[in-house]
Amino acid sequence: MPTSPRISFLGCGSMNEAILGGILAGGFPKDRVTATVRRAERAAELRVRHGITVLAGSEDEAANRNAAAEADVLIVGVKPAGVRAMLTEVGPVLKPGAVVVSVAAAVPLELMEAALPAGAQVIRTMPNTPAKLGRGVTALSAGTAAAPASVELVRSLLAGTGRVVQVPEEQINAVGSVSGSGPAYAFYLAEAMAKAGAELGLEPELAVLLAAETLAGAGAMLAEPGADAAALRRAVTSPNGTTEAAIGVFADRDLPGIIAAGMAAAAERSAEITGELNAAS
Ligand SMILES: NC(=O)C1=CN([C@@H]2O[C@H](COP(=O)(O)OP(=O)(O)OC[C@H]3O[C@@H](n4cnc5c(N)ncnc54)[C@H](OP(=O)(O)O)[C@@H]3O)[C@@H](O)[C@H]2O)C=CC1
Ligand SMILES: O=C(O)[C@@H]1CCC=N1
Repeated sequence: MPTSPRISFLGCGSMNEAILGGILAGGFPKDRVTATVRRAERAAELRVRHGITVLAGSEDEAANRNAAAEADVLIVGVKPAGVRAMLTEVGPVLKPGAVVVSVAAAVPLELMEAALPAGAQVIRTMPNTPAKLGRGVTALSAGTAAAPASVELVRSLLAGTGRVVQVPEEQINAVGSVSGSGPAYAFYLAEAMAKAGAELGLEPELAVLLAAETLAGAGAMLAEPGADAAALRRAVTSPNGTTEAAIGVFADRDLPGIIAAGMAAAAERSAEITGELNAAS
């Protein structure tokens, strides 16, 4: 059997830890994975939780370079404003043939390529945190020097985190608005439903349970092959019944329009952050 590639997670917060969890749960060997963070306490937490090597910048100023130098695949998971500095730091030590993957919103392939040595293989992704459970969806766009075999390698690694789709880079901001930020919309709905349930007289803990289980159950139904959200909704909505009364209020107040406006704001914010990053170069 061929040896697994070495993966280094450069920055390991909410998003990269979710990807790490999904990849390890899929059976990827722990001894082929290194992660870096800034804080020693976060490094200790990740070591205990995942049993991998974690290097903390606060303890070793060469942490990122050491992790990068051994990696076949690097997954950069710092905030957008930190990506250029990270790539500038690790670029000189990359192994020949290494693939640099970014999960950062708003950081263009062009910026990544400019920060790395000429010819570096880069891939920009937009994942989401259900990756932790193998239920994520990741969109990726490949840079100009990324070989098809490298794209396939990254796709196969990310398969442990859920679905993987390839899109033109100009669609990544829209993807982020739907699936990158999307889990937060679902959690927001759960919060709102729980609050409203309590206002209708339920014990707050019971309202939280009902809202969470309902969204989880509905999500599981949506994940079934051939599921159709509108058909599933109609199956709950009896003519002149209670659900119809609720949906009628949502429609009258243009909930779809409110959601569309929020998602447009997310995409616009991505473009704005890209502008800020380009202006800072
Ligand atoms: N959260 C999400 O749902 C999604 C996030 N993304 C993208 O993922 C990226 C990370 O976001 P998120 O995970 O939420 O952020 P977090 O703040 O949770 O994680 C950032 C991580 O980067 C580490 N870090 C920062 N600077 C350095 C450095 N110089 N060297 C090593 N480690 C460093 C932090 O370490 P420490 O903890 O020690 O400070 C932390 O582990 C962003 O670019 C975001 O756009 C994309 C899709 C979804
Ligand atoms: O909020 C953000 O900027 C990141 C990108 C998508 C989800 N979280």
